[in-house]
Amino acid sequence: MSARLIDGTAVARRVRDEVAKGVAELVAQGGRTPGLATILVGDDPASEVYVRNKRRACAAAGMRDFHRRLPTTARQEEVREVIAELAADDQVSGILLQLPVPAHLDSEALLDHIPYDKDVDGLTVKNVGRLAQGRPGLRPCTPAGIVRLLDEYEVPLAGAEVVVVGRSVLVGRPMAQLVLARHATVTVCHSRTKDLAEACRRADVLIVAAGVPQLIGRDAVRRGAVVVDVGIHRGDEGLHGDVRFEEVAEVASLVTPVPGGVGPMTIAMLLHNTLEAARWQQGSAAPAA
Ligand SMILES: Nc1nc(=O)c2c([nH]1)NC[C@@H]1CN(c3ccc(C(=O)N[C@@H](CCC(=O)O)C(=O)O)cc3)C=[N+]21
Repeated sequence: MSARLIDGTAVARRVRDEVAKGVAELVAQGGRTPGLATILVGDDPASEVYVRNKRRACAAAGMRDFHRRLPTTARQEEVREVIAELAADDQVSGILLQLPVPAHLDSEALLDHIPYDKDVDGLTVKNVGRLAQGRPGLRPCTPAGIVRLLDEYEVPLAGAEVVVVGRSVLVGRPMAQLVLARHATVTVCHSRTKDLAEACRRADVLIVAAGVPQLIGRDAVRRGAVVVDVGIHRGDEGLHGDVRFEEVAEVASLVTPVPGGVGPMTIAMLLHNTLEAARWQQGSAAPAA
């Protein structure tokens, strides 16, 4: 292996410490303690783990933890009512609807009931539109965390060739927008891309969020490229990403591990967004791009 590791756990710790400091400052100035509300519908075991980790991190940063648990059978109106109640509660700075929700629910319609200034996932039409227009707003946690990681490792984005594999609403699309805002040249690839490896070899920075285990091998990575693996797959021998780590680490200059790369940053940026949301609601300017 010749690549250096991008240590997401270490950077996430730094972000979480910053947030904890920011929370203490806000409270010392007489502000309201920020609070995060997580909503979990159903009993998907992976979602349970993620939500538990988010709640713990939130409490550890000195924020209030509000949690609502609904059964798999919950109806659209019931979830909407829970969101409405949290929306009206000024102790709640951020609302996170854990995805995916059970198939009979319309997640887009539900997300749009979250007030945009409490939308700590950055998934409402309002915040997505603000990002597309290059205006301030709350940004999706995973792509925001990736930009932060690249900044910490001094990976230049202006003028860089960035290739994003995946076009999901949660990661791929906002990722492309965020690096575009940082003046990268962006290519977005997906399942219909004709020659994926060829497209990926353009990349100075390759960001893989396809949700396909081991999709990307060394043939898709230019020597010296920076590779960010957003995938998480639970196998018999632990967690894997979308990238064949051993192979890619031979040619990349920097690479994120799974676990310990992007995942911890997602949670750290959620806390960051919750603090920004609380400040916004208490009269500060909208979170800066
Ligand atoms: N509304 C919504 N917002 C999300 O941000 C959201 C979501 N729904 N649904 C699911 C995905 C996934 N996600 C992760 C968060 C933390 C880790 C994480 O901490 N990963 C650790 C490993 C943790 C483990 O052992 O599973 C790591 O990579 O080191 C991973 C994945 C947030 N998501």
